[in-house]
Amino acid sequence: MPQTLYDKLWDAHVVHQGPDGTCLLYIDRHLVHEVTSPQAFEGLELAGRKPWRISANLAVADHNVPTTARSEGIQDPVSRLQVDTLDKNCDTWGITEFRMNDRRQGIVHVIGPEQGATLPGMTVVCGDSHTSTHGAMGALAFGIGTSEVEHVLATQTLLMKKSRSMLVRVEGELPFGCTAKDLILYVIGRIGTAGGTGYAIEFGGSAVRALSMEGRMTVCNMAIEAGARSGMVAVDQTTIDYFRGRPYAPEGALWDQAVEYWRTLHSDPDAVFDRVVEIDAADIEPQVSWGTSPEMVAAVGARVPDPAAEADDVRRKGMERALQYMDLKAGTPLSEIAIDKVFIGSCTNARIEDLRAAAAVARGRRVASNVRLAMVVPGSGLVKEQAEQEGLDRIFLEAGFEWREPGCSMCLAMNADRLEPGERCASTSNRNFEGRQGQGGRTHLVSPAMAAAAAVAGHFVDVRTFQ
Ligand SMILES: CC(C)[C@H](C(=O)O)[C@@H](O)C(=O)O
Ligand code: SF4
Repeated sequence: MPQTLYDKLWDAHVVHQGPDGTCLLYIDRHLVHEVTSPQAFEGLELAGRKPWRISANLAVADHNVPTTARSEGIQDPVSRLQVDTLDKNCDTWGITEFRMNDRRQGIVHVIGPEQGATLPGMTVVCGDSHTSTHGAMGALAFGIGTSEVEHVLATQTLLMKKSRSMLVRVEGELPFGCTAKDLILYVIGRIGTAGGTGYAIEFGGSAVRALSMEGRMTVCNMAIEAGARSGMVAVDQTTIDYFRGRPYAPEGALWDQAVEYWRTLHSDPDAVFDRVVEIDAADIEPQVSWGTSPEMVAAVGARVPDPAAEADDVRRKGMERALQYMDLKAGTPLSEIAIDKVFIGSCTNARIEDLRAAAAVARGRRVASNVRLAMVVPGSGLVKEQAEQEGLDRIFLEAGFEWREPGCSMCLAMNADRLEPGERCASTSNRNFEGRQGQGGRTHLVSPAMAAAAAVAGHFVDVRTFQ
């Protein structure tokens, strides 16, 4: 029987199947960060257990690390305690950790693929919803809660029921000026933030196949914003080329064996999905979110929608509330919305290609005078080094951007980087919920190039016509 990629990945990891279909699934890679692991380690110790397979774990502190003056340590006591606790737990159990001042440190979803610690065919989990990112390499990757983190530490397995399968097929060529970020924002605008609930989404079609690995990661990163715990993309030559030579990738004969297996990691031609969504790439334009949910998004040339035109009661009330929180009026052209801050970073868009795209727009220009802070936060120390070798830091600094140390930063404001109440931000991150980037802060989700263009213009602007 023809199988989907999801079927193949699932079947390859079933240890035991119960009569009601619940499966015990083997977990190949467990990524650990400081926010969701402390109680899990504590629970283990209380139960007198220990981590079962040390080498399957890779830890990094990312949410609470400062992006400036790292040599001075962490000032905030709550953040410091979380990071210290991770360090201590990793020391106790001998778990590999990239510490705050390690050059390989970075956002967990950036460093996993970068190191080849997450590979095609793996089951990948982390106590973090954006673990879906790692599905980009043809892996089954999903976020888990703290009690599941403890379960994985103790047993290297998880009890799970299989999701339904969805194919989001994007055919055609992404138009000029449109990126993976615009693609996924457009998809979420179409299917909604609950569109993928209960499904594992495979992204396919010629537009997805044409994306780089980094672009595919951007897309899968936001599968969770479409309601799906996992997003994935079939393995192809792009995938294989990406992993060759990565520190944790297999070598020699093992590499050849791995590649042979990885080449089977795609849905069979006649595989049947529970739901198929067809998207024409030609319909995609640079996107800007206007509300407090990633589905509240539109093309940059559009206007803030009018709740009065919405027939559905619940949706209308949601829109009204969002416009009130965002302090926006229906009918305002998105390109007339002025911004206070710009954040280029996060596990969605802080890889080298993202920084190159933003720098290409910033080159030779200046951040507008009404923009109080424009910051670039690389996804990892290695991304930062690469960018500096290419001179991207100079481009940003000369344009008036700040160039920071890697971490989650203003994606969710667990460190010192945040919006003040009422501030409006063009952000390359993945969530625009109320207060996400700081209490009372207003977030607009965009691509890196669109964020850089907004920084220079002082308001949103269509990057395709930006002079
Ligand atoms: C802190 C963590 C649990 C959380 C997540 O699960 O995604 C965070 O990374 C986020 O992006 O909101
Ligand atoms: S960068 Fe943002 S979305 Fe990604 S793991 Fe950190 S907080 Fe979560």
